[in-house]
Amino acid sequence: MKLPSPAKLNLFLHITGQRSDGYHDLQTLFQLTDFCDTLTFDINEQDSVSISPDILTLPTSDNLIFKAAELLKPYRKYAYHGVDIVLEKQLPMGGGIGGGSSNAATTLLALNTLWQCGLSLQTLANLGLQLGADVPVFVMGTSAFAQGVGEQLQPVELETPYFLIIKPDCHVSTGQIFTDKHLTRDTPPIKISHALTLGGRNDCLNVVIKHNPEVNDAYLWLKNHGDAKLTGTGACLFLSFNNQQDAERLRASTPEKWQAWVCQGCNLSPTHTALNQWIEKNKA
Ligand SMILES: C[C@](O)(CO)[C@H](O)COP(=O)(O)OP(=O)(O)OC[C@H]1O[C@@H](n2ccc(N)nc2=O)[C@H](O)[C@@H]1O
Ligand SMILES: Nc1ncnc2c1ncn2[C@@H]1O[C@H](COP(=O)(O)OP(=O)(O)OP(=O)(O)O)[C@@H](O)[C@H]1O
Repeated sequence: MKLPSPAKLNLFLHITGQRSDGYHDLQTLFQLTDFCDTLTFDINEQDSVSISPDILTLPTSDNLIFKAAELLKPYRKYAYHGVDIVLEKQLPMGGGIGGGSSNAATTLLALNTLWQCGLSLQTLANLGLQLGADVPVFVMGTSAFAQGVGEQLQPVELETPYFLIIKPDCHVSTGQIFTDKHLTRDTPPIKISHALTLGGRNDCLNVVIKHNPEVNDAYLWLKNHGDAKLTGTGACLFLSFNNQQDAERLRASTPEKWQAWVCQGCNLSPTHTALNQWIEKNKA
């Protein structure tokens, strides 16, 4: 089973409070995209989970793909079933586009089918939340208005523009941003109708820029070309376009020191589209 594993963009990100466990309450608009990693799953009968090729900076036991598979093991129909997974990585790691969370969600969705676990999407999303705040949106598989830490999801139909995504050459620590004492934590909650019509801002932007001059440079450059935004806690920034050519043109003139991609927003996750096709093809 070969499935895409998409990136998300936070069209805005408001921090509305902090919980007693230290986590922050958010309001955000998640836009799914067609910018994807690819994961291939091959069931084995040795009860083992392998991931290849190795990612040098990431031991297998820390890979969210491995953790997702381990989390699902108790629900397998046959206890001897394992899986060999091949990961073709395209999404930059630690970029605020949710690649790790997306890979975890894709693994939960694939193995729920291949291992015949029979869990509902909501149960998979609840399980996935243990792995990261962004896992549920990828499991549920639609663009969504999110509240809580990102697990209270209301599916939405968004426009599907093209995006230029750029990645300054630095790694932003999500933990560091959320512990900065200057972070805005008291943005008044808005209603979904406001979110969909007027949007909002990214409350993390100023703190991210303060800690990461490379993000500041890239932000200033992108801002010259339109309404530049930060996704999640960065480091990626993005700009939307009505047509692909304009996005490609700006990508071609992006300074070489920054990675740059063009993709399109989508309302249904490419993972779900491909999984549904696989299920249809393998019926009976
Ligand atoms: C900022 C977003 O990208 C928005 O989509 C996500 O909320 C971040 O999700 P994530 O990368 O999956 O984050 P996690 O791995 O769950 O959390 C990393 C660290 O960020 C802080 N954190 C994260 C999410 C949140 N709502 N409040 C927090 O305070 C916590 O210190 C946590 O230890
Ligand atoms: N399969 C994976 N792919 C990418 N990163 C992974 C994976 N498994 C674990 N990680 C770890 O998770 C960290 C965050 O990765 P990810 O790509 O999800 O970051 P992100 O895009 O900033 O996510 P978010 O928007 O959720 O904060 C990485 O730095 C890496 O150490």
